[in-house]
Amino acid sequence: MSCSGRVACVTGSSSGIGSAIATSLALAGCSVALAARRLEVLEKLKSDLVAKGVSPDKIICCKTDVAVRQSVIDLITSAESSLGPVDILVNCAGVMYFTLMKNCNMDEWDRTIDTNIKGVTNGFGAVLPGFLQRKRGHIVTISSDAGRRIFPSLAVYCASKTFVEVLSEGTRREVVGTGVKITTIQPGDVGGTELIMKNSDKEAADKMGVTIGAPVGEGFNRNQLLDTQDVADAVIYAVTAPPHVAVNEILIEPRDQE
Ligand SMILES: NC(=O)C1=CN([C@@H]2O[C@H](COP(=O)(O)OP(=O)(O)OC[C@H]3O[C@@H](n4cnc5c(N)ncnc54)[C@H](OP(=O)(O)O)[C@@H]3O)[C@@H](O)[C@H]2O)C=CC1
Ligand SMILES: CC(=O)[C@H](N)C(=O)O
Repeated sequence: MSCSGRVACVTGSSSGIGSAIATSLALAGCSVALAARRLEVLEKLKSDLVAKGVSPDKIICCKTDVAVRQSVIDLITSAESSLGPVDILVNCAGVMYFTLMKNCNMDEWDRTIDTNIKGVTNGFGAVLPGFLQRKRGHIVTISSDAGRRIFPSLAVYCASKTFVEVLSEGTRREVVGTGVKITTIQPGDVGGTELIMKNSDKEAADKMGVTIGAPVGEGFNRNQLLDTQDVADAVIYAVTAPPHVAVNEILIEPRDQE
């Protein structure tokens, strides 16, 4: 199933994995709504895509806070009025904080729940009615291998990714037969992203051997890290599968990750 002529919305496209996914979808022929809170970074990505030959009419930039339900509804409304009915929603926006439960960094717990859980339910709620009415549509959520197993110092994050796995599979089973597809992508460590830069629990960071302020994967060797493009390729595989094929989940880890 080609990307050409389809409309995609990608949350978290100002950075890391979301930026790579939005780029791959646009280069494959989708019209793309770029969504995140940092509008100026989205505008820069749009210019980069235009420089690569993508028509400016096929990309819009939407300042979006996924934690706010109305903001996600506004994203879908803007995408549909500028680009046409949305075919693909990629829920990629997310945060991750290494933190020990005993240190009670409750603001970080709240941000994780608001972004990784409510941000995804807000996405589902914004597109599902239209998808069901049109009998087509694909929700792809960037979960994590942390949605399948529990990592130390990441209790709240792992819980949030387990939530999106259960939400996705529960929804998938409900919508079987409607034409709507639901996929989770479960990456292991992906290098060079901003995901852990804002960590503040030094005790947890030290325990995990992570430097506060550094991108994911500092000090890892080549076979211990995925590239953002590897995850984007998995998304393209899922959304271009033939109509009768459902790619329900993809676990993708670096070769040498334990
Ligand atoms: N890097 C990794 O090793 C892995 C990452 N993942 C998952 O991939 C996803 C992307 O992470 P990654 O690219 O690494 O991290 P980055 O920190 O580089 O990107 C996170 C993105 O999420 C956006 N974002 C954060 N909060 C909000 C919000 N409230 N509303 C809208 N956008 C928001 C940020 O944009 P802005 O600040 O402009 O709003 C940014 O574009 C996350 O869901 C993460 O859990 C999964 C497995 C491995
Ligand atoms: C649990 C992990 O560290 C995973 N690589 C992720 O960033 O989600």
